[in-house]
This record gives sequence, C-alpha cells and structure tokens, in this order.
Amino acid sequence: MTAQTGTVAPSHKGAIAKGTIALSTRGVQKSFGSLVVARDIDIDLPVGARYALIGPNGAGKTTLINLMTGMLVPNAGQITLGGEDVTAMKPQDRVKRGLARTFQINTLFAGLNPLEAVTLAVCERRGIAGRFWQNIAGNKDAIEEAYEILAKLKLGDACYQTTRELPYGRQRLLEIALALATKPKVLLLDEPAAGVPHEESGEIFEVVAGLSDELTLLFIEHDMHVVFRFATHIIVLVGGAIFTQGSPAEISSDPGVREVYLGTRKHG
Ligand SMILES: Nc1ncnc2c1ncn2[C@@H]1O[C@H](COP(=O)(O)OP(=O)(O)OP(=O)(O)O)[C@@H](O)[C@H]1O
Repeated sequence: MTAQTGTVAPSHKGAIAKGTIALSTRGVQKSFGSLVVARDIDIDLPVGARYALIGPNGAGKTTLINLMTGMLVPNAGQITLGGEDVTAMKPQDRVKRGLARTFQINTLFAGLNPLEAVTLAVCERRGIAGRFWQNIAGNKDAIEEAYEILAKLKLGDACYQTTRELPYGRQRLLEIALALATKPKVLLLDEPAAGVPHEESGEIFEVVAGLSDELTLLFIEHDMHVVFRFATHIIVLVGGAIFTQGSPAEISSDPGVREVYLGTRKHG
C-alpha cells in the first residue's frame, strides 16, 4: 500500500478537484508534558469526504478532533478550514465558519424533546435563542428547519418524545441533529455509535452516510465492520502519528495495520 499522508484519495467520489479541500492540517504537533499525542499530522479532508480515523486506544484520535475544533491548541503546525487559517481561532468562531462535531459521550438535555432541542440550536445559530422560551410559537421558521433536520436523521416520528425516553441509538442521532443545526460544512463525529448495541450502530452510520454529498465527514470508530462499510478512506493513527492511510481495501490488506491495530485493539 502506498502511504498517502497529506494527499487526497484520488478515487474518492470520482473527481475531487484540487482546491476543494474542506479542512486540512499541516505539521500539527501536540504534547501533554512529555507525552506526545500528535506528531507532525498532515491531513486533507476533501469536500464530501467520508473518512474514518482509526487507531488503538490512546492513539490520539480524540485529541486530533479537539485540535481541529480548537478545544486544544497545537504546539506547532497549522489548521485550515475552507482555505482559511483557523489555528488560533476559538472553537465558537470555527463553528460559525462551518465546523461542527459530536462527542464520544452523550451531551444532551434530557428534559427537552428533540424538536425543542434542535429548534433551540437553530435559534442559537440565528442569534435569536434569547427569545426562544418567551415566544416558542413565533419561531415557526426555526421549528420547520429543526423538523427537516430531524426527518433527515429519521427522528421525525420521535420529535415530541422526551429525550431521556428515546432509545440510546436515537439519542446519538439527536446529537448529530444538533450538530447539523449549526449548518456545518465539516462534521467531525467522535464515535457516534459508542454505547449503542452493535445491531443498531449500522443504522446510525447508514443515516450519516446518507447526509448531503457536500458535507465533509470524518468519524472515529472502533467497529471495523462499520469502518470498512462506510468509509471511503481510512487514516490510521498510532502513537500520535499517522501510521498510514488509504482506501478500505488497502488498509484491510496491510499486514502492518493488522499488527499494530487490528491485532491489538481492545474494542469491537
Ligand atoms: N488533557 C489531557 N492531559 C493529559 N493527557 C491527555 C489529555 N487528553 C488526552 N490525554 C492522553 O493523550 C493520549 C491520547 O488520548 P486520546 O483520547 O486522544 O486517544 P484516543 O485515540 O481518542 O483513544 P480512545 O480510542 O481510547 O478514545 C492518551 O494517552 C490520553 O491519556
């Protein structure tokens, strides 16, 4: 297999023209004390990507997403979003420029129903969240937009159910709905199916894979069946460095990957 660090998979969705990189990192480094968790990371996510980030526990996958979103500041290197250098930009400003993420752990308001929660997120994006509770009926447009997002995620029939009563798989889809309410161009999903029974995780990824072709997706996932089914390109991280990257066929037939990752993984 040819390692493709810093290059765009040529086979992805036909022609990905140069210059259509949605998010990229160059030479990104991060250490916690003496522990190096990101080593010289070069990644390009082309517009419309369905990329997976895999690696053993502690490889630095979540750290890399935190660096991309601005929750962590790199010690060196550069992160660009739509060609703009966002390395020093606060997370909320990156969200405004179209970068959204979900977390490994459920971060929902359990007492709201999905329609209320997503409408609130839409109002937040529109800068009208302050008046949400005073005039709920006055937010018709926002409610309609929220319903459309929920319907896309196959949550239309659950929109009036209290979040805490939703099956866990649907709660995880609601988290993605909340991220979509920010109208992202790039969506980073940190183990979107974590904690969901194995038979339901495929459903989550099916819904995610069906999102707009213009949305650029990078997801962390430990279940290799899901990774090989839904990713068009896989980046393997080991010890904070890119070990290799390539198509699912290249990664699955790479003996090195099997040794460092598949043979030693603790999940799945
Ligand atoms: N804020 C922090 N301070 C110190 N060490 C940290 C911090 N965050 C993460 N680490 C360490 O950095 C390394 C990478 O962690 P990270 O969570 O990015 O790995 P991961 O690949 O996402 O792992 P997993 O698959 O288990 O979620 C780990 O050794 C972790 O303990």
